[in-house]
Amino acid sequence: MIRLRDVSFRHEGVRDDVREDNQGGIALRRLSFDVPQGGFRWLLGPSGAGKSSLLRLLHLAVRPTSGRMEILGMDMDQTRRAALARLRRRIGVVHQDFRLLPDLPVFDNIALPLRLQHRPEDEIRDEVLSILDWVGLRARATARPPHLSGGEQQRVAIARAVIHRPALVLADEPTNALDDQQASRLMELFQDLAGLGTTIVVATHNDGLVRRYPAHELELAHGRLVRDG
Ligand SMILES: Nc1ncnc2c1ncn2[C@@H]1O[C@H](COP(=O)(O)OP(=O)(O)OP(=O)(O)O)[C@@H](O)[C@H]1O
Repeated sequence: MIRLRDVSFRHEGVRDDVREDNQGGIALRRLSFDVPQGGFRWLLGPSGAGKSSLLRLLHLAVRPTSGRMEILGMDMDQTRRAALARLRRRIGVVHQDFRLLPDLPVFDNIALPLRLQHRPEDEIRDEVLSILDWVGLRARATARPPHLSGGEQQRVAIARAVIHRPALVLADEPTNALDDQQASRLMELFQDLAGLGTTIVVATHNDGLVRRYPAHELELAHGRLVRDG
């Protein structure tokens, strides 16, 4: 499902001599790990350890500088641009900063992945209304994201990430704007999805949540994998 072998990633255009951390722009160093289909992984590590960089790689937003990476059975070395775009549609992402479309109502933000799949509108309506109920935002369906609280925006981002039942879900700090009860419900959703075969990687600083929901951990420090277990 996910397979990395000696994968390194260097941010482009970063000169060694202007780096404060002396890492020469290298965000990830020789990572090797596997995540099976339906596997759940916590992605841990201090700020700057490389968690967001790794999620961007797994989301195929950037390519490894070196090493081999296989996502959803596709080898990144051999996958062409058009196939990459199709592959990305099978991945759901919750960005740290949500990245909702500010001019579209909540309903249409969440419907986006289904519209990209050209699903019939009546089916889209049912699916979106049902997930709006689940995230407790049906009453906000016509609101635009800038008028929502941070927690509401995060719940919209979560709904959009999972509505099309992606094969892989990547979430960057998906609970930072949620209260404890909402975070627990999200964890239950992730557990259900993993049970249905979705692979899930969640970057977090929420130690309490990790303790409450113990699972396999990938821990990064200075761009290296220091724990896989
Ligand atoms: N676009 C970029 N250009 C250059 N360097 C970057 C860029 N994004 C991140 N970095 C650097 O890459 C390293 C890893 O950053 P990354 O954002 O992946 O860490 P993180 O573990 O997600 O941190 P946080 O928990 O604060 O979000 C850091 O040294 C960071 O400064």
